[in-house]
Amino acid sequence: METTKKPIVELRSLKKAYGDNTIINDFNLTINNGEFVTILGPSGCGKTTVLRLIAGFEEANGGQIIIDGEDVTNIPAEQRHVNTVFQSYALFPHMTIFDNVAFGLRMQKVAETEIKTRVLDALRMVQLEEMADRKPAQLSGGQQQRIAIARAVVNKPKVLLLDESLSALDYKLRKQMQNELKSLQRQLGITFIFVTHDQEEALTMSDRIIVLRKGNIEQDGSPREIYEEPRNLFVAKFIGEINIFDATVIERVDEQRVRANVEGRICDIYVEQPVQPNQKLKVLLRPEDVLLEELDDDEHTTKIIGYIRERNYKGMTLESTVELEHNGKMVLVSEFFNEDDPNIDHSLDQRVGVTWIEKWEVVLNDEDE
Ligand SMILES: Nc1ncnc2c1ncn2[C@@H]1O[C@H](COP(=O)(O)OP(=O)(O)OP(=O)(O)O)[C@@H](O)[C@H]1O
Repeated sequence: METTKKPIVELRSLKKAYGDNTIINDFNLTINNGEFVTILGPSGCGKTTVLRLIAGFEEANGGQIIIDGEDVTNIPAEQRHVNTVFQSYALFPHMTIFDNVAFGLRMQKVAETEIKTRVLDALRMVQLEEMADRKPAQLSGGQQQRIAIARAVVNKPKVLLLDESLSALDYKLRKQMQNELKSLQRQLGITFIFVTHDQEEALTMSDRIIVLRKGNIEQDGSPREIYEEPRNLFVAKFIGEINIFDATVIERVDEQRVRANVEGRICDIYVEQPVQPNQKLKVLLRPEDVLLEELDDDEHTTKIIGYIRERNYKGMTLESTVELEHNGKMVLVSEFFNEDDPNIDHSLDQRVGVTWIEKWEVVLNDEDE
């Protein structure tokens, strides 16, 4: 579904502290209608706190929460048009699936005929209509998860909050649910705010990822931006595998390129920001952007030199660990597996040249931790 750029959740200068422990301070975030937004960050960074503030389970110590244009900062949870799916999705064990999903509507005294239609619609959406008469214990973990979502969606919330909702599932089911949740979200057009510490899950599911560290937004962007253009070393290291080469500026060659000493070799790197001679830089390279090249033994090259120490065949790719001659640093390399490629014959301990796909390096200042 097309996302209209209308803000649905606005957090303005939000503050939350537990005693002396400030979790977020001057926190600003706007989420647009229909977006699938993931809040991603390490344990304890404040993800759940942000979600609970939006839901109204926690009171803010300052700032404002606007939902669909209405200031709900001081409005109780049940009057906000949001619903939460928790990590433990706590279905009532003694009730049928139908009654579990109908529960909220019955509390609101919705007419039984309307309840029936809405519950069956919600169950159809998660493809579990035929389970209506069963008890939760008769469903698999994944099915219970879908019921929890049906139960949230039946209230027609404007925003659905999901807190680590897939973390209890096994790997295969989790993958399947990631796809299902994403297509469900598209189909419903409801804004999803998803919290996880799993970066792969965030990359797979989201339109937009908010990377949090200690209550601060380190980066806010599409999965691709976050992965390909991390703004700092924290984001780079938190999302996926990354190699970090140390570099020292020699001189600027032209508007784009800088000549630098990178891990003991002189080469040109693409640097957008202004730099000074002798300035220290970090050159970031994803394993799939690193290339290994054949070397003649006596070749004097500008390439960084390394030794292949490990090779693992992973089906689609061949993963290598290369030890740099210069300082023993280990570099991860991921190449597409192509039987006809002569480079595939690199044997263990072979001396190779380490380069990368031109312009794919991300260069940060040394202090951008
Ligand atoms: N009720 C509470 N009282 C005191 N401190 C709390 C309370 N709830 C959370 N905290 C603290 O607030 C900080 C942020 O917690 P929060 O649950 O938001 O983190 P999180 O990013 O969701 O972490 P996780 O991934 O481990 O769930 C933590 O340091 C936590 O100990």
